[in-house]
Amino acid sequence: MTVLSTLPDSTELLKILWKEVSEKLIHELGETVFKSWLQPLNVENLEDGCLYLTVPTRFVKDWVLANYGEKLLYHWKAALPEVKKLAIKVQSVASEGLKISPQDRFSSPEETLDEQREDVGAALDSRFTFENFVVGKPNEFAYAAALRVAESDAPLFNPLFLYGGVGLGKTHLMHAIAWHIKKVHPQRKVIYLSAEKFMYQFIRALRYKDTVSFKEQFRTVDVLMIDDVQFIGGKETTQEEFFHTFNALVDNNRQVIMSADKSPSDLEKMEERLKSRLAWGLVADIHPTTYELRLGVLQAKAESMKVDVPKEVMEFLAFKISSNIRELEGALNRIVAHVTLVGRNITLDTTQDVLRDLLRSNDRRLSVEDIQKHVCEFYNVKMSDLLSSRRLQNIVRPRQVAMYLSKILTSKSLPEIGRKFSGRDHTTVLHAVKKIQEISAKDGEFASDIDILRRSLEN
Ligand SMILES: Nc1ncnc2c1ncn2[C@@H]1O[C@H](COP(=O)(O)OP(=O)(O)OP(=O)(O)O)[C@@H](O)[C@H]1O
Repeated sequence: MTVLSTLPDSTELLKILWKEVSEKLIHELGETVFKSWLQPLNVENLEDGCLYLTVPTRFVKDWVLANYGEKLLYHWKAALPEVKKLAIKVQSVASEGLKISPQDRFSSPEETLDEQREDVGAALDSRFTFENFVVGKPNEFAYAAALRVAESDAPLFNPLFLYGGVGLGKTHLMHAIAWHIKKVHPQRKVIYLSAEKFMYQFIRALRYKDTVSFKEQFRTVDVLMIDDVQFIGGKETTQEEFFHTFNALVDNNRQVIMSADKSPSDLEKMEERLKSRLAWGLVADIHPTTYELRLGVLQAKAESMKVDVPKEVMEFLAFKISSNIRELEGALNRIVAHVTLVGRNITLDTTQDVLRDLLRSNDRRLSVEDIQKHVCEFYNVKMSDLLSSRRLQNIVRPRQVAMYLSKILTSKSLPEIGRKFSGRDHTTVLHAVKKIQEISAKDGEFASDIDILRRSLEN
């Protein structure tokens, strides 16, 4: 029996919850993606654990299911645990006037998404596996630690504490551990949930005087994973309960895995004894992304979406969208959606057009130093070499490119630019500008590299 069936006006409640879920989705996917794809959804009703939604067109339905289905289910479950699966149907004009039961309208099994979770935990995103995680310098340590914990039979590092900035893959790694353990040891009880949900369940248990079964649920698991632990900062009673749950599990040799946006010692409004406990096992951080990692993620994602994205577009995106991986994925989704809708190929021009707002927010005022850094990353040369007097061809050319771009993209004069390149004379800069123009006119591939660099730096 669902809770909703006992409420006087469940449609009203679903509407309120949809607002709550929408806010989470906007936060995660950005306003533009939300408006384009998810806002058109209509919440119809909830029956036997299935939440029925309608959309205006088949295209939107397919797109939402393929790209946001799991996220949608995940947040609906967090807002209302009674939701077990979703069903999406195209709202045809004819069906509006007819009295058709939801089951009739949503009969196709491939249109539903089933939950995959333990009783008290949250749903796991099926895309968040180790196989789908792209490893690079910034996350290799956290990845290796997560894999070791997932593969070991007894707790190795307890707890494993993963931390890093927004959208860098903490949740992805936690889900990957859970999937792996569930696959290899299906009998093990693995619970994944956010700290917010832990608190919510704890408060509910207090309210219904049911703390015994709350403790029982959490203290009998083999692996407990709590995401976004920073959330319980300042929530003293929850911290207290969390501390005891944590100790009980560790004392019983059960694995605890946690994530947060900061290291244990930097967590705010957290009891000292809890902070020190959190740092007991292995603390692994995920660093901000590098260009190579961003490019790797884009390639993997495009491949999984089975879309052909030109190399220069990927390189451009990897250069421009440096905030986090969530935004990078969102950008690629937007471009793919756009070109699918208008039926055109993906080009640098369409990319710039479609992502105008996003690109602007990733822009900064451009300095010669920014250009030098970008050029070094692009050609894989060291900054010290770029600024040196070495005359090796593989250093001279990037240096000239950096000078050329500094001239066309900043308002600096030739002597000013020369000074930024270890005090070179303005004639050297002028020579570089002419040289790059000359080579670009003859060599198409070189010209295209310059174009990518220029676009990725431009405001
Ligand atoms: N290394 C990676 N390879 C592939 N995808 C990644 C990688 N890192 C992050 N992602 C993707 O980026 C998105 C955001 O990642 P995730 O939700 O794990 O971030 P988070 O660090 O938990 O962020 P938050 O602090 O906001 O909770 C997800 O879709 C995830 O699959």
